[in-house]
Amino acid sequence: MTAIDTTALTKHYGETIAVDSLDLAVPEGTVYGFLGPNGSGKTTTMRMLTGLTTPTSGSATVAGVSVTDRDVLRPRIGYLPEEPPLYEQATAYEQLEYVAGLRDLPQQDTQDRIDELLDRLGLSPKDAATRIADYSKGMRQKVAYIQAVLHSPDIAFLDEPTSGLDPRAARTIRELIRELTDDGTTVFLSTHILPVVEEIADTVGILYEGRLVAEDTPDQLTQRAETGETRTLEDAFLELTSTDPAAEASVEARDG
Ligand SMILES: Nc1ncnc2c1ncn2[C@@H]1O[C@H](COP(=O)(O)OP(=O)(O)OP(=O)(O)O)[C@@H](O)[C@H]1O
Repeated sequence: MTAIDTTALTKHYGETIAVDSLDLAVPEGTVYGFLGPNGSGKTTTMRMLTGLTTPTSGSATVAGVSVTDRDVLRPRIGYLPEEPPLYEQATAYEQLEYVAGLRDLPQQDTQDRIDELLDRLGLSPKDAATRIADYSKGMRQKVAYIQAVLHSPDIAFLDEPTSGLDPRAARTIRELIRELTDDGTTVFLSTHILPVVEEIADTVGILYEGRLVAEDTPDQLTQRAETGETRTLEDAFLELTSTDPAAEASVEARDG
């Protein structure tokens, strides 16, 4: 089944076309790496897919639910935004228990899952009993990640999930994302860290000025790169999102 399905999904902010006629079909249980330069429309797309912003035109379903049907959509999805909402005065335990309560999750199972995720991400019981106001950036990011996936959502939208994390925690997040998909969750992942995408994405979509300019497996996209000594996903990304007319002409000539 298709986990995320969009048809001509479009968002205008006044004169700005943030997302332009986007067609996506993301299969269930896969990781979709959503790439694009700054300002290309990634966050706007995620906000439409999570019901936080209303599309100007077009349509989208997530887990079979229209994104305009927010109350039905909310329990089915998890969202880690760029600036996660956390209560500064709460401890990590209090924050996560609060979220679990909002989502009506079974108490003992959820407590076990919170403890396991905190432990795997290197937050000790002492850390978890400390106020979030006293956390480092990486510690906040860890709590925000747990908060987004605690209810094992059908679809997890993750915006820069490894932001601010040390290499060990970043690796754990990559492992946790893969485990999510093993359990059937679909992950829609936006990041500028291309090696993360190369490692864990099944499919990569590249957005440029609100439009999807390429979609393929990371390997296939890398093969399409014409420049660069080693041909990396970064080479492909730079070519596909270039404003250099010569590069554009070369992409057009190649793709016919
Ligand atoms: N609330 C808003 N009001 C007006 N314009 C907006 C708003 N949100 C986004 N935009 C514009 O829409 C375009 C896409 O922005 P968006 O935040 O979706 O990009 P992005 O790909 O997530 O960028 P980044 O990689 O920098 O996070 C930009 O031109 C931005 O200025």
